[in-house]
Amino acid sequence: MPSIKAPASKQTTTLSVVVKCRPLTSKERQRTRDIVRVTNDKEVVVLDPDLSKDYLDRVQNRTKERKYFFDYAFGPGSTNLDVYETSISSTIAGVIQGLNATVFAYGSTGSGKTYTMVGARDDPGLMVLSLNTIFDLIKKDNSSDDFEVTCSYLEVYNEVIYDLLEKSSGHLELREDPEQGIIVAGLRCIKVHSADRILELLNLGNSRRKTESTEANATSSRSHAVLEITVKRKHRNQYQNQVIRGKLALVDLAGSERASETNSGGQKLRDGANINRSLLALANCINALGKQQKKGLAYVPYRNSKLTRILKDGLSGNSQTVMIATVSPADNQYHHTVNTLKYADRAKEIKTHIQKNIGTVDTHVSDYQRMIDNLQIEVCRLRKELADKESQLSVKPAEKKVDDELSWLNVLSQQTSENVQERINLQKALFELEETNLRNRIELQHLDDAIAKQQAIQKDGAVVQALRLRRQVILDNIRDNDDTGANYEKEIVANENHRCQLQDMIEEAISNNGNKTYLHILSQYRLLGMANTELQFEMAMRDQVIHNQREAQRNLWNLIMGLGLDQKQIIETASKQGITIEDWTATSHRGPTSMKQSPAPCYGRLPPFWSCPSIGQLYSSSSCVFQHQQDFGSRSCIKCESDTARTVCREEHHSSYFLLSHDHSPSAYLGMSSSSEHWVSGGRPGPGLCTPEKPARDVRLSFPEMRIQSSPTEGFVSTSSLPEEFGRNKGACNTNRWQLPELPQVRPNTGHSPCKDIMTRHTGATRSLFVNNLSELSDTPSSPHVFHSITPSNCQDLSRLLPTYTAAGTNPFITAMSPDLKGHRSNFV
Ligand SMILES: Nc1ncnc2c1ncn2[C@@H]1O[C@H](COP(=O)(O)OP(=O)(O)OP(=O)(O)O)[C@@H](O)[C@H]1O
Repeated sequence: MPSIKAPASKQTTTLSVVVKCRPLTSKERQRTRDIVRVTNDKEVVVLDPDLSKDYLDRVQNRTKERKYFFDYAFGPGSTNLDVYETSISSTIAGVIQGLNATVFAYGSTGSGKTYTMVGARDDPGLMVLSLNTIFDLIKKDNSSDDFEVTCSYLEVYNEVIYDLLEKSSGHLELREDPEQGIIVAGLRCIKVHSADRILELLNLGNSRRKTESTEANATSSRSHAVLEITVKRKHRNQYQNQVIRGKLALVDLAGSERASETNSGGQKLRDGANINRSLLALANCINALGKQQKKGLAYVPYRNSKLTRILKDGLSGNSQTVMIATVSPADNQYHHTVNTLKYADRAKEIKTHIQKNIGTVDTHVSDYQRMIDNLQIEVCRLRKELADKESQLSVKPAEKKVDDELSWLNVLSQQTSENVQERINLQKALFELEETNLRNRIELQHLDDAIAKQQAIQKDGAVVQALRLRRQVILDNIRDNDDTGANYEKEIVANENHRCQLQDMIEEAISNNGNKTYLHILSQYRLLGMANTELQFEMAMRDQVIHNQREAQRNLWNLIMGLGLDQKQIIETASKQGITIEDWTATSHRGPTSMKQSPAPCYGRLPPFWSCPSIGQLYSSSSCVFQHQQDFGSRSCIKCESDTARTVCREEHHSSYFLLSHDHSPSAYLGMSSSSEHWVSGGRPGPGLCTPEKPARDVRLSFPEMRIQSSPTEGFVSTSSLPEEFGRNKGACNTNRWQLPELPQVRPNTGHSPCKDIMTRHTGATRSLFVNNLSELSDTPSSPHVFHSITPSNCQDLSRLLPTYTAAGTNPFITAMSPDLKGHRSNFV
């Protein structure tokens, strides 16, 4: 089944950057000078704070005067309402139409972020004004739609997330949801019916926010605060209940500062370090995103802080985003002002992709959600019980020693969970980085193709030069990303060492101490078990969502096929609508119908599609699914006899990624045949594992975690529903089979090149095959290659080149990837 990209309603837009310069405070007026000029509604000039610079310095450009241009610029005389009406209100209006919006204030300590976002009694801030707009628009809406507005308010303080709407909030964790992106698990969402109620909650939350008096600001915010308003709009059409969901995130960041300027020490200094860490991470993301628009695909390090993970959608995803850069006009703030403006200038390059969030009410998902909520309540209850028990213990002086042990164990368990969290983050970061480089390599391939084509018609013209330049940029990016990846790998090794140390300490504690310690560990274990179950449910929910999306896509596809159009017509119609159909070749000859047509499986060295001339055959394999299994990566290999090729295979499941290696080891073939023994009860096709010499056997016998996830037709378009001209080639190839790397021993995840890897991802979703890097196929078929993604345009080259390869005895490798992971497909366009 081809994946279909979002229709034309998806719009790419650039982040809108607004600069706001506050007035000098009365205190500042006595000892500083105003050096910021907002010369018109877009231009900001920062004068050189050094008045002594003479005329010569100025003309010779030795002055520190700087000039910037933004979408909007506001001087000290402007109110929050001016800023709102000119630059924000239209963005907010989109929220009740199902669009996402993010507004965040960025600037140094005391530059006016909180004043801009929250405001004062006589000058209400952007949070207040936005909420009023939302409720006004809902009131004025004369459709029969139902609206539901919910609100949450959180802060990120010292890299820990707290719920500002909870009196004594515990630490909250971030989760990744395939539908909603990053979410904060356990965050309270309160239904609200008026702007006044949200303002009440906002005031309550603000009173709980961590603020301190620093040298730079008497009420300096020490945390990053995110107010999120969700507007759910339900309307009925004749087919189903449709839900449109718009989300508005309003973010007041903590101020960046230098310790020397704030004159702080101890806790304040630590706060400052964490604030700066988050802001540094944000600045790095802005840098990378700004660079990404100019260069190839640079890696964006969202994972480096909680703040950047929360803001991820607002920075590059489905959100219309406004950055308000606040600056102080004081001459002693020159460096901060210029720094802020520099980042704001870079942020102008950032692009986001907005699209309406339309969904249907899904009972399964809401069931899972309810279960997760219940589990979360259970986890909170257990945590509280544990805390109560500990406080009871601490009042008995005779048990002082045990108390010490318990608190020591608490520290240890805290460290253990931080260690695990860090490892998950590092591994995910590494994974994302490799994905980025994979995209870079695909672009490289397209560039190589384009260069070759250009050279064929005109020798080294300007177009070729431009393409070569772009190629170099992509190569630079790949190198940068590889360096970053190497650093992540080192950090993973350090993290693993730390984990071993912690494990030793826990084991020692268990063997040295009495019952209490043991019981304590048991209760901690139970707690972790609950959290684990919760995660399992989350995964199940994610799978459910993915399944639903695939189902919807398949139905849509069947509908298109039923119209009786030919491939060309469909592609043309789709492109008129702005829809891109990827992997057209994956559409045909799949499913039980085509498999049943196969008289006998063919077990040649290459997967069958190599020998199938029609495009429609190219993806004829691939619907084997690996179920999630925690210890999958360490399982024994599937043994097989042939193939001396070197393969490296990376396994992913849930949060862990393993690199699996097979040096000069035989590889296995995974075949799916129609013979009856490969069909499990209920009519599902089963995977058969075979080598050229050995007959197929059911893989599930060796791998109980391996299964066919889908129904007989899942992921397929029945051949009977396909028009003949869609490349159906009866009898050309009669089995669905592909080369599977031998499942192997685990080895450290170091020094591999994704381009030469076979990456097998266990995601609980259907596998598919992609072929690329045709350029590498060219003249030297001496080393093994890996290919990702086949397109109609390149498969002809492929069939032309393959005989050379086969003759040279070199077999290309196929990357098997999950096409159903959110965003995967789009990476291969
Ligand atoms: N537009 C404005 N008009 C009048 N006063 C302002 C304006 N903007 C900011 N101020 C004043 O400047 C001071 C610092 O502002 P604010 O607390 O909003 O800064 P901040 O950037 O949020 O600082 P921090 O990062 O330390 O929290 C406050 O006294 C505030 O009242």
